[in-house]
Amino acid sequence: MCETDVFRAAAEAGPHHILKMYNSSGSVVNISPRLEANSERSYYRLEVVASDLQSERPPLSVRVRRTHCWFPVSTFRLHHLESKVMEDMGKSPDIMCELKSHVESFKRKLESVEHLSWMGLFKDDGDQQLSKFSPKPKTPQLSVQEERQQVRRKFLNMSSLQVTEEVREHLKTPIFDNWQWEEAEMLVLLQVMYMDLDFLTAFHIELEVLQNFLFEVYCHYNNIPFHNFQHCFCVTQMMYGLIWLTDLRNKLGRIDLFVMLTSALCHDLDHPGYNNVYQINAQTDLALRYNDISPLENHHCAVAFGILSKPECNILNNLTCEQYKHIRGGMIRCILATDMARHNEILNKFKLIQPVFDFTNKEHKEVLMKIMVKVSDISNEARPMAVAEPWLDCLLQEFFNQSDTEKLKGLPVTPFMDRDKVSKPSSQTSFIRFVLLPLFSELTKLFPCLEQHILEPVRRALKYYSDMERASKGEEGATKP
Ligand SMILES: Nc1nc2c(ncn2[C@@H]2O[C@@H]3COP(=O)(O)O[C@H]3[C@H]2O)c(=O)[nH]1
Ligand SMILES: [Zn+2]
Repeated sequence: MCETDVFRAAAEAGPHHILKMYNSSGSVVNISPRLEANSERSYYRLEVVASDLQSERPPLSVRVRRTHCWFPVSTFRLHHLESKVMEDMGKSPDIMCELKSHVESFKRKLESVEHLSWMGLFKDDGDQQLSKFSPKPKTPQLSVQEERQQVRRKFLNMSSLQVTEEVREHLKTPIFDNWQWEEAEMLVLLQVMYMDLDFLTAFHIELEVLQNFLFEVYCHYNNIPFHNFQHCFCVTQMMYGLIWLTDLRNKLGRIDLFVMLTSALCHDLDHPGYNNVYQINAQTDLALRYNDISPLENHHCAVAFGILSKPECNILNNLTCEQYKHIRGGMIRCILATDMARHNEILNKFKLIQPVFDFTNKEHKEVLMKIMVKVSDISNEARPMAVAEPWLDCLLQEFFNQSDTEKLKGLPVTPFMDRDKVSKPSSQTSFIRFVLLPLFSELTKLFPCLEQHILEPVRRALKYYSDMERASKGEEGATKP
């Protein structure tokens, strides 16, 4: 494809479509004058990831990512092209006018943040193709308030766009790469999840109320290394994926699916970045308020219902009393179940009922719902390595932050958070062996189809970190005199 084709393609897409551009290894690239030069071998490709609901004309082509177009970047610089247009204007006005209009149209796209920021996924060819995105730094010049308002504006602007079928399908899998999406985009995807599970119709939720609710949830996650809005998104997306993969839509009532998804969304609201042990040892306000009983989880849940108490955010507003009680009770149970101090208690209950599991048994269903939220909560290692590994870095950052504070304040130091005692591989091999594998295997017994989706990647991760641990021990041994 020559360069004009690309401009033409972008211009033809019109303002109603959101485009992303990828390099030949599948990573998203920003369309900017600093774009690296490429060749026919290392092509770029443009892809439509979402379209305006009102747009009549189909975008580029729905399968545009299969149209591998490459274009020389030296001529991809708009100012250069523009000056060329001006220079050549007199010679062949028709072609140049057409070109100029393409440039103008494309420039509008470049200038609108949303178009640039929609970064892609479609990493269905295995780990190799996954780009190593890591947590993005915040825009330093904006205050928290301004940043939130910007996210809100972007979210509302994008919320009427028709997210493509491919994105929707990808959203249902554990290989979804959260690092490629920014906050406003995640809010759109969360909205898609609520819509695609038919919650709006089933529970008479107005779209505007759902949007206000999702935005408030976003505002109530703190800017901390791990327990932030991205974590909330990942847990909710994993829950959404599990619901589809296990066909739970045909096994549980819609109201229970609603409880599970909303619990996942709210399960770490206003997490301060210091765990329950710290809260109790430091005698924080939360520990005092909740008498040392799961202070964080009680708080997350209370914040969730605080948000829901605002009429403009109350997605439970049009429910019957009975439905409201069911949802509130379910959410409280599911969110409180995420306290890892209760891990064995809940897993053992599930182990007992799993062989005779009955989807019509209320008690069985309640345990399963807790297990599903717990699995989603600690499911990073079920994701491709390139997605999971940055999460471990974030977690260790939060752990080390806590243990440093504990040392400073003279509080007992939590051993698995101590930077002098744990390393990346040691932390992960233990966690996978003693927590993830036992939990994930038990759920896989009930849903054998999950073997490939959550168990196999976790086994691969165990091998990866065991190798890393051996290698680092070998190095240690080699450097010892
Ligand atoms: N070592 C390790 N711990 C994890 C991982 N994912 C979750 N956890 C822990 O599991 C806990 C689940 O509840 P929290 O969110 O309180 O804190 C989480 C972490 O302490 C992981 O990938 N590795
Ligand atoms: Zn969590």
